[in-house]
Amino acid sequence: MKEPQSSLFNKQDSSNPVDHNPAKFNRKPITAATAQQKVADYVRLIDTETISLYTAGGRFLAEDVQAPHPYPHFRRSGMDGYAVIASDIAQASSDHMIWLQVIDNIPCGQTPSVPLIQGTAARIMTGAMVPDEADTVVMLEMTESRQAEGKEWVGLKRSVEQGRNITPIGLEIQAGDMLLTKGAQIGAGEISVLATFGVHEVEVYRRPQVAIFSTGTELLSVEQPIEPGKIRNSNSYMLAEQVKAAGGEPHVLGAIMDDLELARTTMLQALSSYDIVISSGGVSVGDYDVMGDLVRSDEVEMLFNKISMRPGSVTTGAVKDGKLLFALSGNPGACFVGCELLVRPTIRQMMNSKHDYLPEWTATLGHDYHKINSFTRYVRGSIAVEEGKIVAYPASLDESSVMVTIKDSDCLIVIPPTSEVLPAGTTVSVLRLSRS
Ligand SMILES: Nc1nc2c(c(=O)[nH]1)N[C@H]1C(S)=C(S)[C@@H](COP(=O)(O)OP(=O)(O)OC[C@H]3O[C@@H](n4cnc5c(N)ncnc54)[C@H](O)[C@@H]3O)O[C@H]1N2
Ligand code: MOO
Repeated sequence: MKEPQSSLFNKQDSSNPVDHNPAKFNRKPITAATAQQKVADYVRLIDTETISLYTAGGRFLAEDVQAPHPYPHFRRSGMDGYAVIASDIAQASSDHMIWLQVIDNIPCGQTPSVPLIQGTAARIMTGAMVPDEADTVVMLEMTESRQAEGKEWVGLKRSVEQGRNITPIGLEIQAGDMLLTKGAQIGAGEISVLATFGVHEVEVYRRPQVAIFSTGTELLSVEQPIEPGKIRNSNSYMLAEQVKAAGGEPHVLGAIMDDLELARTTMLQALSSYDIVISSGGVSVGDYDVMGDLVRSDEVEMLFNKISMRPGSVTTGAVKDGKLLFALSGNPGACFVGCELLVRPTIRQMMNSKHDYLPEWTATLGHDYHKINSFTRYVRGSIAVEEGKIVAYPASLDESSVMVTIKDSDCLIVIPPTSEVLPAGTTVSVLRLSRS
């Protein structure tokens, strides 16, 4: 093992790890909501960049977009048929067919070439511009056509209500309407709006660059074969996926040994190079829990190192030079929850998202929940809709150390502190995970 190079903590290194500092045992828990607020107080909007519309999916808008013109911006035919003057065909019936002379042919993309007058019609296609004089479009299926005296005629056996099959100017959007506001996440619908109004370059918030490292001498890389007492570093990759889903760009720095100096260098380098830093592991009270020690040093300003929640009671937040560090638990369940409750909102707040926290639903507990605790539990679970009610089922295995049921969960069921079994049928809050 490496000799200590830091005098941060007396006798605090891997070779002589026992730390008798009582500070690590005297942690003051705060609620998850308070921790979220403490973090939010440090969030600053990230800078912006201009990108092509083609690559804007998933990004967050950094500009308000107003309509420069109405939409549609011309009177548009909703059917393939004939543009007519409704009063011309008011008397049409199966006994009294009315014939109009076809004087124009208007495909999509072209403007009418002659004005319609009483007794005439223009053949027109769906999406084409309706002549100013026409007030109705009759579907092709309702018409007959014939040629006579070298002219083309259209016959109708029925009258059609005035205005039918014409989309008026501005039906969807009026000029000057606010279409999208800063912080809107760009999906297919937003891209359609932007494309419609010719916004081919979009100003968006830069994706926060998020460094991820894991601490643990027991950690193997995913490529390595298992060894007695060692496990593969799954948290770094799980966190990278969570960061991506939140809208950030993950940078997996890998795993480091439980060595204070190494953790310190890694943390400081990451804080200087990235927008947010996440670590996993080493935040409890164990002999090798180096991250817990580091955040109590004067290297960073600690915001909290205990949250009254499970899993993730040891979740720690700190700040250095305005940058946030999240030292999450090594236990996969706790690591996952810490990221969803604290890191995800931070990434989204930096991009001005109005949907920063996990959406909350009210549900019915699907079966009894037996674990009692003085802390609020965020129990991974799955949602079902039964007889029109949302029912949330806690996962069969939900310990902090359990990894496998994270993949089966689409919500976190919020179980308030309780000293009794919570029976099935209890109304609970659930936080929806983004996969749901
Ligand atoms: N005496 C006490 N012991 C513990 C306490 C306590 O209050 N007093 N708290 C327990 C709770 S609650 C949790 S949660 C864990 C938190 O431990 P750490 O965050 O310090 O994490 P580690 O000890 O480093 O690791 C815990 C567990 O997770 C595995 N691990 C670590 N990193 C990874 C990774 N990258 N990928 C997959 N798995 C990982 C590690 O091997 C351990 O099994 O502490 C309790 N103990
Ligand atoms: O921090 Mo631990 O995950 O509360 O169980």
